[in-house]
Amino acid sequence: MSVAYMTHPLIKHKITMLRKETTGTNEFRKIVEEIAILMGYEALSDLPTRDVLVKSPIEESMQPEIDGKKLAVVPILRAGLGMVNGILALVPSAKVGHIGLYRDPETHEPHEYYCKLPENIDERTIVVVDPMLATGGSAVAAVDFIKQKGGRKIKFMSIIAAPEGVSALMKAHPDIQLYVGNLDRQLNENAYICPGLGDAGDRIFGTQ
Ligand SMILES: O=P(O)(O)OC[C@H]1O[C@H](OP(=O)(O)OP(=O)(O)O)[C@H](O)[C@@H]1O
Ligand SMILES: O=c1cc[nH]c(=O)[nH]1
Ligand SMILES: [Mg+2]
Repeated sequence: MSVAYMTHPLIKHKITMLRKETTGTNEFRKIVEEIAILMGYEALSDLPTRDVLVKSPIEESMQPEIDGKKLAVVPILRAGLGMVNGILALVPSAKVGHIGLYRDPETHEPHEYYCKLPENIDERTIVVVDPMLATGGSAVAAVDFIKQKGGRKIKFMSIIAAPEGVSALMKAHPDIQLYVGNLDRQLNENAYICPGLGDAGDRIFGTQ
């Protein structure tokens, strides 16, 4: 598995804004979307293109366009929803799948409650989005589901990751590409990322 750690100062600045406990729901949601655009720009740099005939006011020529019909964005509910519009801003024709997972508060094990993926998933580049990669349990389970349904070309984008989550995902799925906005220090005893930003789902949706 390849892991790309983001270095762009705009991404770092926006992640710092997310961390602040004074950042409210509305602002938090907007910044998550902005980071998804910036990370998506990087993660989609190898998207396949096809040549199409274009007539400019001067002449006709063959020019590249994104083979957008081949892209699927798959958020891990709930928090991953916050990143979807960022990817759609870059590739509006992408299809969107959903995987519903929540972590058991005691065991920290992921539990599935929903899975719906676009058709022809085996032919698509799939971008799985979830702002937080903590133990890696949710990410590993999500990629397991996608592979069971035939998905093969998988990219995973997380805004903040713990070293434990990166290791777990690399071990379980060495064939995927991982994009990380910032690698934080460690997990605490409740499997929250330190320093992290708290519970991303709660901060995006204003729940407790
Ligand atoms: O790497 P892990 O240890 O599995 O933790 C990461 C998961 O935890 C959070 O979801 P949560 O269970 O809080 O659900 P939510 O998005 O509905 O709040 C987060 O959005 C990830 O999906
Ligand atoms: O720190 C963490 C860990 C898991 N999920 C979150 O939303 N935050
Ligand atoms: Mg949550």
